[in-house]
Amino acid sequence: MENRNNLHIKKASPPIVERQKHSPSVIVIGSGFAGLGAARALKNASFEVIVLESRDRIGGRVYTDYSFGFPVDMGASWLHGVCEENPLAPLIGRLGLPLYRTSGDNSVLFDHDLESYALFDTDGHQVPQELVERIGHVFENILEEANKLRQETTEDMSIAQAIASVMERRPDLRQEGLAHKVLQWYLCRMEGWFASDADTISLKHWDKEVLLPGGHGLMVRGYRPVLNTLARGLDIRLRHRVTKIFRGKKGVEITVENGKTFVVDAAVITVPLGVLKANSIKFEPRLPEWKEEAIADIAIGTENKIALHFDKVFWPNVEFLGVVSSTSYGCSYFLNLHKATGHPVLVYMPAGRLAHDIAKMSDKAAASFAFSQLKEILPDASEPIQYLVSHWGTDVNSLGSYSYGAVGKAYDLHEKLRVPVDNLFFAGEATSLKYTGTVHGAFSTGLMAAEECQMHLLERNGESEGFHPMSGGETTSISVPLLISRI
Ligand SMILES: Cc1cc2nc3c(=O)[nH]c(=O)nc-3n(C[C@H](O)[C@H](O)[C@H](O)COP(=O)(O)OP(=O)(O)OC[C@H]3O[C@@H](n4cnc5c(N)ncnc54)[C@H](O)[C@@H]3O)c2cc1C
Repeated sequence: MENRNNLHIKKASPPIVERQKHSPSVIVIGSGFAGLGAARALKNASFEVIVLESRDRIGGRVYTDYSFGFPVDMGASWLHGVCEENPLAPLIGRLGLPLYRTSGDNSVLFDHDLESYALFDTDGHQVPQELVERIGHVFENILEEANKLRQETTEDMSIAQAIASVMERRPDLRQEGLAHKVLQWYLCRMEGWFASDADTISLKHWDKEVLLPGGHGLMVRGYRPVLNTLARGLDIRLRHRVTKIFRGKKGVEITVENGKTFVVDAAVITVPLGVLKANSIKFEPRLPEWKEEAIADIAIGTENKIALHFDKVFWPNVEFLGVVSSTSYGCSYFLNLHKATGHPVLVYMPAGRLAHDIAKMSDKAAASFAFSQLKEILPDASEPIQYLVSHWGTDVNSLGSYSYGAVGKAYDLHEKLRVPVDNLFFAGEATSLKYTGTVHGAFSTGLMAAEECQMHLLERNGESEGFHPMSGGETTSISVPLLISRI
């Protein structure tokens, strides 16, 4: 409607549902695994659900690209914890999706088995496998020593500081020459897990994440089929960027970029931590101080992927190719997708400062940089025929890859981020205390938020006897064994 001064007066749209006793209405913001998990569960419980998604696609930090003519995951690609306890296992099993297990070890450090690495010095010489394995064990020893240090001190410190102190105490663990470079490579891999540099990762919290058994498995056909199944039948509005969330007497009023407003009983907010940190969504009234603190104090790191597609395979038949260097910043690694999928693709994965520096480049320059790293170790490498570059750190829809514990900050911040505020429920990887930074973590927080939301609304309407715990709704009701290749 337009008034005489030519001002656009936006009228709130009517409530998305007529308020009936048995059909409370909920908006889920974000269509990543947390959002889809929550929306599915609420729909199964007969709630009226709309998902508002800012991008023109679903999935968030899970994105399977098909432009090479086959699936390549440019966000998450592993299922961490290849086991029945994984909340995604029933769905993946039911869809018959194959998993390629890269490691049977559950540790965060070794999502690939040591024998599946081929590391090279920058002069193109392959590091002897015996040295790779020996230094792998030295690195584990260093972390055990760092653990002792943590038990002795109340003050937190960074992993980098802890390693420096361990080296002071235990000079026998120090390495020289090539061995030192291999050690830096392990540190680089650890930094990749947290998507941040060792001088920012908290010693107190780095291993607080719960690791499900069964090791780490690559989704051979990509994560997309799982997303499609979760999204089936849901009312998902793409290109709906939420800008304002108002809590008032009528319920929750949610405004999107084009000015349209939705009025509902409750909202499940699953936007990434980076988006919350950027204050691009205005909350009225403001979120409580403890919630704002959690948003400010949980850290978010950046990891990107540069996928290089070649016309033929010219690299060794291993799962991981690595470049060792005298600093972890100078090290790098490539995931060999050929081993798992049969397609001639190497995926370069920079994290932390290196990822930030590469993000300043054009896609072409970033792909050339990745290729130059490969050329250092394999001088006869042929030029890629296609490439893909992700931008998780700079994309306004993510502003980071996944969260981690910053030095000196409390670990329960993740829980504080999750705790509801009145009729606002929070989900997403950063709200997961147990499985931070993972797909299954995001998914399970979505289910949890849906359950709490359902309970809250039914209690409010005096119908709580109608509450049935969802425990994953239809997604977890059928158990089919996972299809696992290797190990
Ligand atoms: C490069 C990379 C590799 C990874 N590898 C793995 C892996 O191998 N295994 C693993 O388990 N995990 C991995 N992760 C982490 C995993 O991808 C995430 O933890 C998980 O996907 C997060 O899901 P989510 O639902 O919490 O958030 P998201 O998937 O980010 O979903 C949030 C949604 O909100 C939308 N949104 C943002 N702002 C707004 C707004 N204002 N209005 C409406 N919608 C909005 C976004 O577009 C997005 O769709 C990786 C992540 C990255 C980036």
